[in-house]
Amino acid sequence: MLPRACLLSHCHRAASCYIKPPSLLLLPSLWTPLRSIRSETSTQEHKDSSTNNRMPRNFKKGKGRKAGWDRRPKTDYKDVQKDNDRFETYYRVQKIVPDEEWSDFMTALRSPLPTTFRITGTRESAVEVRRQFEDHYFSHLNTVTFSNGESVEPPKPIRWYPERLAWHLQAPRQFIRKSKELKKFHTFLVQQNEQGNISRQEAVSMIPPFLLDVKPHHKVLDMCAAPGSKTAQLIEMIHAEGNSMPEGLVVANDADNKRCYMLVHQTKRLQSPCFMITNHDASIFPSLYTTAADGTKQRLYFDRVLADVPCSGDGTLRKNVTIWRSWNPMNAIGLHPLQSRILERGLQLLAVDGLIVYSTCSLNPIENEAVVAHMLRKHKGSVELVDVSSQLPRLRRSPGLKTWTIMDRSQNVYASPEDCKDNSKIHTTMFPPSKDELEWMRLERCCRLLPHHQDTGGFFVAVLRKTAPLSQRESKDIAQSAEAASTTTTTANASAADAGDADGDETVIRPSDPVQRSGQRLFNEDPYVFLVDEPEKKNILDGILDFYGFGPNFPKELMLTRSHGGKKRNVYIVSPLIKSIVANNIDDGLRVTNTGVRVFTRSDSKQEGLVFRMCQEGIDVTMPFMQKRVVHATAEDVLAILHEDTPFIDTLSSATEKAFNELSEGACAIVVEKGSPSVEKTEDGRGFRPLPCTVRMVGWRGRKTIRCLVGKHERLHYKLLVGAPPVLAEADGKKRYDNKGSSSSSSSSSSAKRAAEPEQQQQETGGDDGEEQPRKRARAGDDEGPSVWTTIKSWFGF
Ligand SMILES: C[S@@+](CC[C@H](N)C(=O)[O-])C[C@H]1O[C@@H](n2cnc3c(N)ncnc32)[C@H](O)[C@@H]1O
Repeated sequence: MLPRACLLSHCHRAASCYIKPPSLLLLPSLWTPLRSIRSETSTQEHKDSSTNNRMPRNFKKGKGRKAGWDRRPKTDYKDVQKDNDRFETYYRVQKIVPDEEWSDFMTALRSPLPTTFRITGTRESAVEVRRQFEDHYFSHLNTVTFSNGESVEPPKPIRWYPERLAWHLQAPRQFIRKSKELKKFHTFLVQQNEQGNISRQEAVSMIPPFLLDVKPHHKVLDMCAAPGSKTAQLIEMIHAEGNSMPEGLVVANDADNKRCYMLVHQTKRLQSPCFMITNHDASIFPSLYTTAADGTKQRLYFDRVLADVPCSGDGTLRKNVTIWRSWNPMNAIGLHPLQSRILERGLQLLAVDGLIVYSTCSLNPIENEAVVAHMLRKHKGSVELVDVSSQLPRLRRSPGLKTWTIMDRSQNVYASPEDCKDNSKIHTTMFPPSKDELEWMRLERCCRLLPHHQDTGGFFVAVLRKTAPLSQRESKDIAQSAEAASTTTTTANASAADAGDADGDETVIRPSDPVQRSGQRLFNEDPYVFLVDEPEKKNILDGILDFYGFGPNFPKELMLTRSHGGKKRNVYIVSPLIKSIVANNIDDGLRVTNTGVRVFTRSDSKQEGLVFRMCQEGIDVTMPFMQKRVVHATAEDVLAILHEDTPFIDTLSSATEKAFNELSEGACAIVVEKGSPSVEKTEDGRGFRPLPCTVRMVGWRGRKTIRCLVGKHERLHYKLLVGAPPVLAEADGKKRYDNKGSSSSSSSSSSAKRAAEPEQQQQETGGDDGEEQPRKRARAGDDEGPSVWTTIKSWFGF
């Protein structure tokens, strides 16, 4: 061990270590992630039926302000001295930045992080939302100059992100409050976040899903997924081809039960039947089984695995300024063993030829190259680093380090593995590879993202391919080392690891192992019951199948509820693969926090056949199978229904009116097909732009009216898709939009009256107010028409 005197600087300002002792790090229920956004405190839960889940009672849903856009950092930037001599000494020694770039690097770290966001949703819809934003909003924004001469450029697309679907605003949150124009933009961001059109995400955090190269048939595991920004990208990728039930799946896992509910919230708008949230320690994530076509039980291996592991997070210094105070090299040293075990488990769960992305928001080689090198060494011949230099070509990155220096809190240097005996926290696996090893490891294929290169946070990412099964010997080693870890720490971590897999080449960990059950008291989810397995509930199934005309192709065996017996309130649907996982693993203790999309919910109507109504979140899955109760409408009819809430049927276009008149009362699907005219005029003003994607929404046909059964945020989203540009509320709050996205000053009194009626009454009476005269609307551009349409026209400038 070398004394600290050999180093560049020797300031020893006390730094508070914010890593829990290793024994606690291993116990999921006690682990407070270093990179956590916010941990919920209450263990009380209530049911959120729309997401098939229980949510912690104090969980903040939906609101952009609460969901992160407007959350002020707990510590004000001004209060924190952005200096840490240990940090500078350490990273100068590591040479993560060339000397000539050092001052740029430090300047970037000391400046606040810009605002970045991603336009979310499946590709077709995201591209349309982006077009609307660009045409109607971004293009009108100007550079803002403050009184002190500083200026902020309008938002710009992130140059390396495909299809201009991610954006960058130079102004950090504090700046936004300084200008009226920026406040307005902030309001826009909050509103769009609420509507699910955008998601705030650090630019560098968007990289790992891209490098995973996910295809719709892939089985994907996100090992440490909460709060879920990368999970959302992964789900979008398996649905990229527009299929509502692709062959693949995404399993998003997190060890923290409460953070699993963040995942529920984050992925809510995507509503994928191929998605499951689990709650396990990733380093002992259970081996999963499915049923093969021949009926035999088989082990599930994932095609893609994301190991975005817990880390010391010093790449987030620009955002989490308190790290300036607490940073010290032991943070990384404490995390290296857990990170290695998570990566190793990921490799075990990966199919041969599959890819695993290992990423951290730490700059530290002990958490990065050392973990990767450890796995390459241990599984030589089975794992290789992938060259990703041709992917995301406009993304600037630094190659992985080939050597690094191990240092403790007092800046003593550990020069060789023999020095480990001086400090039990330093492991031999942390040391850089030998010359020979460097030849074949190709550590330069790792990527480090430096803050001053693209005005981002710091980040590390490496892509590994499994080229052959991990050998039997190595699997045993894993089990033994996991067992050793469990005995050297107070937790019984991974003691259940069992190297005796039938295949003989992978470690099997069962969800029912005693270790996995240790946190069970925190896990109390409702059961998953498939309707076809409950003969006494056959009437529910038959009623639904008959009312909506589901043909023989409809996969009724995939429908489930969340209770045994009793009155079922909601019916969900999952993909065949998810069903197979539920069926084969739940009884063995797999902790599924959430899965399935709600497709039907119990209606209050007493009328025969109306007991279960369709739900908007499941319409993309159910509608293609429906042979009854589908109405094809025009975009302007759909806009009127979304806006007016319960328009009279006779105010809609003649064809739509006819279609509704042929329908009995009850829930129905209203569809406008891709390619049909939207409500937005073409540039030459002669026609209407074609709809970029099919829009489907759930309505309720009353006696004389149509009621829109779409949530308030989704309404604004669908309005955008049918061609109505985004409407921005005033930042000063004077002009507010009501639940239906309509200006409170302009919503018609009849609609307000109807909206105030209870659903039951509206369903039974159709919500009609007794008007007898036909109320035909004029086509957009015509001068005559009822008041609602006139209002819509004036809003959108037709
Ligand atoms: C860096 S964050 C993940 C961020 C996430 N991938 C995203 O993009 O939103 C690390 C996460 O790992 C979780 N975590 C910590 N220890 C874990 C373990 N042993 N197994 C699984 N998850 C763990 C934390 O709860 C935290 O949510």
